[in-house]
Amino acid sequence: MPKTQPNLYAFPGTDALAQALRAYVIQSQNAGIERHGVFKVAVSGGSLPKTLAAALLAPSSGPEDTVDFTKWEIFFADERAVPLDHEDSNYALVKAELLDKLPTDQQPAAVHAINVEHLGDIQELADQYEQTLVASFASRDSVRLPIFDLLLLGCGPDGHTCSLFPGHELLREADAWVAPIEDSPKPPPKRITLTLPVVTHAVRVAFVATGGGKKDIMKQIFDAGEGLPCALVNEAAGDRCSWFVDEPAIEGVSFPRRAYL
Ligand SMILES: O=C1O[C@H](COP(=O)(O)O)[C@@H](O)[C@H](O)[C@H]1O
Repeated sequence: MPKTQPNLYAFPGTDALAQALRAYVIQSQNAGIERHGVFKVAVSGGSLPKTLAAALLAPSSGPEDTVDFTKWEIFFADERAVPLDHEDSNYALVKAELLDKLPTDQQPAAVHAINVEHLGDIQELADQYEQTLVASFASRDSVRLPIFDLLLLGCGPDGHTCSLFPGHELLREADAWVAPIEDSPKPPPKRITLTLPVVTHAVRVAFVATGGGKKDIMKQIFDAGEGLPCALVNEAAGDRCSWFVDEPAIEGVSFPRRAYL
């Protein structure tokens, strides 16, 4: 069977991007709720939470356009080994940008932060987070890999995603669902991350990349691209993977864009 290609959706600016991202997330949410009564979604840090908040906190235009956070089970695609109120914490960022702005009757069913008791031992931190996934997705004996309804990812200027960095041995991790990294080239060095098999096994994977600072790496990912973590996700997830980008981020990229309908 021929391999499918990722969907590349480009928008003139972040307002139009956020509008389309909202529709896509709501569609993923509704499919998840229909399948198993909840929406299991993993989010990233970096620039993503701001755009995500712009998408999700916008007023609803009708019943079809409803974000039901009470059915959301939120995980972190990667997390830095820092306290939950630290400026480097992905949890703190998502909380400040999105969760703190939700009305009391729209609090998520669950928000799975790391267990900070294990900050001093990142293997244990990763193992404990994996146990959180096991508890939510059923035991490791019964499922080979957890299947998220949606992963919301960023793309670093070096082509990293989650805390999976170019050329790092973690890209070859085939067994763990969650892995520690203690030599992240981007500070802080100690982190945990979902592994590549878990990322590419999701029902849907969405990347959000904005701004001219991303255009060189986007050319490498889409036009040259083998080996970079984001390109590996594209390759394995094919058309289950969608990119929401603004025009400056893909200036000079020749990979065909799709219209978001
Ligand atoms: O370190 C990280 O960086 C990536 C990309 O961040 P961005 O600011 O370039 O969008 C992010 O997706 C990841 O969660 C974070 O830990």
